[in-house]
Amino acid sequence: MNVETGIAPHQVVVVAVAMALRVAPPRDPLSDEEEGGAAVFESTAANPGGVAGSRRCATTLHEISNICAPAVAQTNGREMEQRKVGPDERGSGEEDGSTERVRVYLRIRPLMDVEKERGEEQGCVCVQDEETLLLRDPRVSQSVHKFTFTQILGPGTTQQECFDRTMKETVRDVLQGESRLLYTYGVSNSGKTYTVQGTGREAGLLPRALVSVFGRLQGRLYDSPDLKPALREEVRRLTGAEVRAEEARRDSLLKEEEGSISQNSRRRGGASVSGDSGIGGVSSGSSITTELEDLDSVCLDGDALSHSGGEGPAHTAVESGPPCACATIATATPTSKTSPGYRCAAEEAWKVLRIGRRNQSFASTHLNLASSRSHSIFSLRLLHIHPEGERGHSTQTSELTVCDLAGSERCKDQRSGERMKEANNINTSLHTLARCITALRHNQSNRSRLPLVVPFRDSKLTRVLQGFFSGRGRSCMVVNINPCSSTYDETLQALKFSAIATQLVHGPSAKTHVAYIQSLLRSHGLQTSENAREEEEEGAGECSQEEEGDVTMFDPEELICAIEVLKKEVQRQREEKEELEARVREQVCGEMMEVIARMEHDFSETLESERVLMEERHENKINNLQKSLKRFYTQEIQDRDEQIERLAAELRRSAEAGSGVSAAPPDPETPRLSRRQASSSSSSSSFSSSSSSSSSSACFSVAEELSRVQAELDQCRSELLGKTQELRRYQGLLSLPTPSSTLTSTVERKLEEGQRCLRKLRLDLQGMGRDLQSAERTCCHSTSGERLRLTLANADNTLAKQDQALGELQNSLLLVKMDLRKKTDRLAQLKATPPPHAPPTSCAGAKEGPGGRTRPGAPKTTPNSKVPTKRLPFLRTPLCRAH
Ligand SMILES: Nc1ncnc2c1ncn2[C@@H]1O[C@H](COP(=O)(O)OP(=O)(O)OP(=O)(O)O)[C@@H](O)[C@H]1O
Repeated sequence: MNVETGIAPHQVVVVAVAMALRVAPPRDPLSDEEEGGAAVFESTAANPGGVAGSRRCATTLHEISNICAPAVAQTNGREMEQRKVGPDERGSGEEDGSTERVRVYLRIRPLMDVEKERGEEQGCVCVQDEETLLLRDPRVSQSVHKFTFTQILGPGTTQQECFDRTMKETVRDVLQGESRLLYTYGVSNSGKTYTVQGTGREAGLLPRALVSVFGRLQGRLYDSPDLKPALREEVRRLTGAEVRAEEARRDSLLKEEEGSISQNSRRRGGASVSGDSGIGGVSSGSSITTELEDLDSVCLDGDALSHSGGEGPAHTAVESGPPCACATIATATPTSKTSPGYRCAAEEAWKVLRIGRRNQSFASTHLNLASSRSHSIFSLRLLHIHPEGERGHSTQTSELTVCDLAGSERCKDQRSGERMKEANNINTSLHTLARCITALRHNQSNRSRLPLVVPFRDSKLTRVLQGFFSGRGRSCMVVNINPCSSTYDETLQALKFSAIATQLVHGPSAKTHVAYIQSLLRSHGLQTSENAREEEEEGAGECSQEEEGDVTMFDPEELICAIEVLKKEVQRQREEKEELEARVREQVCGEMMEVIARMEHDFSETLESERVLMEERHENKINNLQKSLKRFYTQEIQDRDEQIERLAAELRRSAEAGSGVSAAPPDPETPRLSRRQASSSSSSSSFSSSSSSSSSSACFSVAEELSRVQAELDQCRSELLGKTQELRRYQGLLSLPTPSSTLTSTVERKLEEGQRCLRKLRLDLQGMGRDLQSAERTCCHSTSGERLRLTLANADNTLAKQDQALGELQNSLLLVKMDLRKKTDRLAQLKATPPPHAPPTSCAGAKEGPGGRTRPGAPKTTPNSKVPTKRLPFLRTPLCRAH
């Protein structure tokens, strides 16, 4: 107790929380940074009773944190249990905005032998008294957190004690028409499932609650299948046909469910079954009955409400209170008002419980060998039927929901991917629950501020439980922890969450927000009525927090004013939001433009560097290509020069050889040339793919042209040879004295023909020279063309020389002819004067030379033998070309 202020330290802490809430936006409720966390880490040792402290103090000094409800909520569970209020009283409390806090129990499970052996017992968890727990950090012994609960159930608490302290009152409320939720929360392996469901004869809260409910209802169950809930609070009576249809539908559903579950059981080898929960049964009626009887006997030990006694408080309450009867909505089997009806309804509920348990998914994790991998929710609804005329409402439903939440755990500790995914889902839904509770607490503690949206719709779990947090019923929480030092961090987080839950009060979340309206009116300079002011003052005097009132405390004018103000407020906020949106859009656009400009700049830089790189690459490629082309053409030119030289040499040789030209001797360079030609042909094939294929083909055409010219030259040479031989023959013939003038004229004719042929040959050679010149132009290589021209000039010279020789021959022939004429004249004179010995006139004389000797190799001719008229190929070729 802080003597100076007269306020308990925990009260001061809660005030600090409220202040923090005013300035801080809602944050992760499980993180150290959230509002509760800021309060939790107040160092009360350094400044007991101080309003604010710093984290620095908390780390340097002994860290003792307090979490407790403020003074108004000091009624703990026990006080509430002692203060047994009737339904009327409780109802009115809710109506006028109940201030009763949510009950939060803490259950600590005992350490197991294996955990003790592992050295988990390090005194982390220390129960100070029945309501206060100290949690010490095993790593930093000075760090201590203090939490206060409605009641702490220590490790030695039995299941029956647990039921008595937590569930008994809840069951009573449900039987009296209230809706109640009990849920467990905690780290994995902290004993949540054990608390809710129990094991074997150590039955948990849920089975005990069922036994208690049906025990109290014994003898008061109605035959119900002809009643069906239409809306939440309305029930409709079914016709006979509808009842039969309902029964048929239920039977088929039961069979389907039974089939699917037995299939699942077979598939999983009889292990736990997961799947959709629903109605249906898998166990025989006898086994259900046996279990129920077992449980009844268990409950009998400590529960005076068991059905067998029949004298329990429930029975009394029913008799003394308004006559009511209850039936479970799940009940389909026609029941009577006696024991069979109870048995059927209980069996049905028990069956559903068993199915739910089978459908719950369990798996082995690093923390727990049989860890729940899904939340499990069991709901029991009771329809209360009041005889008509006794009350305003003839029917009323109440609901008991017990929720065994899956344990929070660190995802990264999971070894398998599947477990990690499950842990992630579990944590997400638990986180949503925590966010909802934080938002609810914020709305309750800041009634004059705009309420936060409670994110019930963010998770299926919170959607199902939403009603209990928004005024349809009440919730109660059991926090389970284990005292293991290894799970200290997770335990601390769970306790922090429970600390937030302890500050919740029951009541509808969506109210008229009177305090908010008042603050609005005040802020707009409008006076509230005397009534409202008085109530406000009273409320402020009664409790430190602003309490929710009723709109009836305002005058109608005030309400109209408030509506106007609210309209303006809505308009203002809308404008504010639009402004904000425009600003955000502008900012986003600006940022986007910046990003785009940066990207553009980067792209252009990249483009430029790419361009430079490409240029360099292509320049290199062009250089390489140029070098290769240069090499290739140099080689080509060399080869051509060699070829021309060789041709020139051949021509020279043929010119030197004159008429006796023979086949050119093998050129010593020929092998090298053929080698080169071969390589060039192979290289040309490889080169053909390159861009210089046209040049290569031009070179080849020149080479072909050259070889053609060479062939023609060879032909000319051979024709010249033939001609020379022919001329020689003619010379031989001419040297012989031809007695007849016919012979002379024949020779003359032949000579003329020879001259004509020579002229044609000359023309032909000139044409060939022109061809060579055109080939040279095609080749575009002046050096080799010059040489070719020289060669042709040489060839021309040779031909001119041959021409000259022919001219000389012609002269000689003229002389011969004159000589022959003289001889002919002489012969005629001799004929006229016959000699004593006539000279032989046979043709044999033609074979003899001028000295009368026969010329070797001279053809045997008769004086009358004709010169063959057949044209030689030498003469034909030029003519053909001329055509
Ligand atoms: N009060 C207790 N007394 C004795 N044993 C307990 C108690 N609470 C829990 N246990 C044992 O501790 C083990 C873990 O309990 P349980 O499976 O209920 O944890 P859980 O919180 O439901 O875990 P999870 O969230 O992983 O499902 C079980 O073997 C259970 O029998």
